[in-house]
Amino acid sequence: MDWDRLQLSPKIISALGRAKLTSVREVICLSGPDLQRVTNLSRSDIQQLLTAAATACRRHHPIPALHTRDNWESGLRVGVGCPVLDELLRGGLPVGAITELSGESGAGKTQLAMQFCLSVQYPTQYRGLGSGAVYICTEDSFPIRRLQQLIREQSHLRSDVPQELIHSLQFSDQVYIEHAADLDSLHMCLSRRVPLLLAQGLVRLLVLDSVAALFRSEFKADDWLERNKQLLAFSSTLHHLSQEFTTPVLCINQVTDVFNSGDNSLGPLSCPVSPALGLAWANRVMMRLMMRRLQVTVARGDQSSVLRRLEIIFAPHLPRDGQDIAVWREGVRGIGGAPLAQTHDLGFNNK
Ligand SMILES: Nc1ncnc2c1ncn2[C@@H]1O[C@H](COP(=O)(O)OP(=O)(O)OP(=O)(O)O)[C@@H](O)[C@H]1O
Repeated sequence: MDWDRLQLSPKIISALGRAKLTSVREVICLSGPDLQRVTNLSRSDIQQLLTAAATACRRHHPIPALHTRDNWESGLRVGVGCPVLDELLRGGLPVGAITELSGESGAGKTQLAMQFCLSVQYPTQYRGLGSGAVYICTEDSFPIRRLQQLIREQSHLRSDVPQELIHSLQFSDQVYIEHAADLDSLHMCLSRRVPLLLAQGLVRLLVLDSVAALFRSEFKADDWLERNKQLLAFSSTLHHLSQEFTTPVLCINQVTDVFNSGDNSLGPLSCPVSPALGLAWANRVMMRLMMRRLQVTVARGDQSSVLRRLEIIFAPHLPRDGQDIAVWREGVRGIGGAPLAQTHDLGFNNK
């Protein structure tokens, strides 16, 4: 390999020679710490080397995410149904793109996902898309009773929508629930049933809860290559669906512990967890959101909720930002306006 073509410093080139690394392929197959060990280069030199190697592998110039589709710029979004959170997300979930929502167990991911399944049913002037949602469960059964409660409480959540409109919508008839316990059934669902629902205009939102479960359970640690191949094929299917049918795709993800939280650019700042499935998956996601529980409980009337934080980790159209939220009977809301009574969280879940 002619390392000069990569515009590397002489120090890096001679370190590569000493380490007997002769191709870009060999370089990108090694992790940062392994490269550091075999070359004795500093962390910033390794970063420079990896960036140059990745650039050399790229066949086409990258297309800025904001230019990928006209419909992205059309501004169509599915709102949360809470003005504070809609402002944070500049309208909500964008169509034609994959949004990931990750967080530890009990963070409230399913609550927010179900709320989107109801919001999408409103007409566009109320930040919906006038259609239903398909919700694919890969682990737990769908919390149907909680969905029914959210439906009953819609008029409390959506004070911006005329009551007659809320009562005229048949919310539960427009949420299609699928269960996929393994990758084969997920593939069948995404290649047959979901396109049919989308093509018939019955749904305009796809939720997958959760994406990590199948890829974590079906592959062992040394099957990483096969796992990444399947992950890329699966994410391409999601992209294709989201773009062909101008549909937002919301993927719920789990988290893994981070040992070096100083280098957690793909997760929340100073947080010991990071979304699961690594870079191969992160690169397929347009917008990454994260939810986490804080050690405080807030009260409102006869209800209390553990305080949470919803953070934007990355998105091409949004700054890195966050908002404190709570889960109430009517759904997930941002904490804004009137102050709420606060107590320290004793670790109980608030139903
Ligand atoms: N009826 C309700 N009223 C108020 N809060 C509720 C209600 N039902 C659930 N919650 C809150 O939502 C939390 C569960 O949230 P959710 O099921 O969305 O978690 P999750 O992030 O999806 O977790 P997992 O990854 O384990 O599925 C409960 O701990 C509780 O705090």
